[in-house]
Amino acid sequence: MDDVTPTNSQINSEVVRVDLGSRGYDIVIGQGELSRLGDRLKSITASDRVAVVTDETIHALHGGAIAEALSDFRTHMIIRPAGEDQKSMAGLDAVLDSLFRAGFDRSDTILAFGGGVIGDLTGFAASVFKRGATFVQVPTTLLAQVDSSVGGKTAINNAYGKNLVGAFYQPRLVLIDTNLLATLPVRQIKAGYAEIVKYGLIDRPEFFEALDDGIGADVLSLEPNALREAISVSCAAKADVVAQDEREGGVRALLNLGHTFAHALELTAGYGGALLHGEAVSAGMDMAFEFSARLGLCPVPTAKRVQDHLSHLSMPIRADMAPFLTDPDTLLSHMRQDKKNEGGNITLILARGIGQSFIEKSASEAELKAYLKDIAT
Ligand SMILES: NC(=O)c1ccc[n+]([C@@H]2O[C@H](COP(=O)([O-])OP(=O)(O)OC[C@H]3O[C@@H](n4cnc5c(N)ncnc54)[C@H](O)[C@@H]3O)[C@@H](O)[C@H]2O)c1
Ligand SMILES: O=C(O)C(=O)C[C@@H](O)[C@H](O)[C@H](O)COP(=O)(O)O
Ligand SMILES: [Zn+2]
Repeated sequence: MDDVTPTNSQINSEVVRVDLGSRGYDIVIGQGELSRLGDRLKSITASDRVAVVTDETIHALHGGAIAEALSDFRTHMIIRPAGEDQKSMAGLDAVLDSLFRAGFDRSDTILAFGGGVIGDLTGFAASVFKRGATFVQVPTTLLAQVDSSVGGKTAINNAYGKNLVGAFYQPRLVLIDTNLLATLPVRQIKAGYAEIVKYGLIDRPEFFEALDDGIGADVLSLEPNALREAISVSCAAKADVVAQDEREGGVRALLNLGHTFAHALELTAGYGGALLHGEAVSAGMDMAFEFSARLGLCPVPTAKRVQDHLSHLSMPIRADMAPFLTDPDTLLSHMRQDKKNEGGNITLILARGIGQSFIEKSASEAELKAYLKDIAT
């Protein structure tokens, strides 16, 4: 059989810069890009030690490829079980413990090889390990390639909600190899698509139109051109917002479209896999548009169009969340813990139209409660 591994010169890489001055970094996107990881690492660090944090599923599928890519380095593998419940104190402790036992220094590299769970957990571990070690992201899910590997939000969950314990800690490099997505289950591809369409709904109406015109369906079937376009538009959109507002003092909150609802649904569902983050975000965006229309901020047909786009692609909408919408009071109390809130008011990202989202810093709790009651099952 012919060897189809691309040589370095065959890889057609694209680079998106996250412009954060001395903390700025490249997002490198390409098919087969993993084979260049070693060279790229050598350009950002003098250390030859790398701790690779991954999960059992990814290790079984792609452990050989990352080991080969890092063959010039002394590599220490930290392999965690898969799943959101790894974003916990226990998960953090396990990663830190392994780094200490292996004798890592903060000048060594801690590399997240996985989806958003591994990325958020590893990034947080890197931020606190000896007050901060070199951190690199090699995302392996669509969601991580279009969103979680970029921008430096790292966190674990606790009993009060999602991502409530964490830090802003930027990676030094994000390396995206779209070939890694070939093994990703359809449910996870759809979860990633939610964060892609989010950028269109926030402030890129032309991107939403293109997705709605068929690119969205192509992305879901991993058609290479559509996939690459969606990943690079998403990374560029996120890099632009992060460069303006790294620590979410303002405009970055828009990236949370649908997330106040989503995080409350996820906490209600528990972190055991019944509801994925991207599934909750898909339904949460439907709810944000539905609630905006209910308040008279957004035309009803526009909210319906968003819902139709999602339904047409078999993405979750509010109606699919019935099992998690039974208790409006508890959902509201989860929403009161959201990190965007200020002065006791609930902050929500609402929309006046597609690509016209905005930050509402004092959403009416009475209206929100009435909405949650009306949709309760
Ligand atoms: N930091 C941020 O900015 C940010 C942004 C969005 C989401 N998030 C967080 O990301 C998390 C969700 O991330 P996710 O959707 O990537 O989920 P995940 O990390 O749980 O990965 C999903 C599943 O896919 C498997 N998997 C990963 N790569 C694979 C591959 N190439 N082939 C086959 N299986 C593979 C994993 O083992 C896992 O079971 C949530 O915790 C969410 O809060 C963070
Ligand atoms: O990067 C951001 O900013 C985002 O809001 C991206 C979200 O998709 C992501 O889920 C993020 O982790 C949510 O952040 P949080 O601050 O609400 O925990
Ligand atoms: Zn998200």
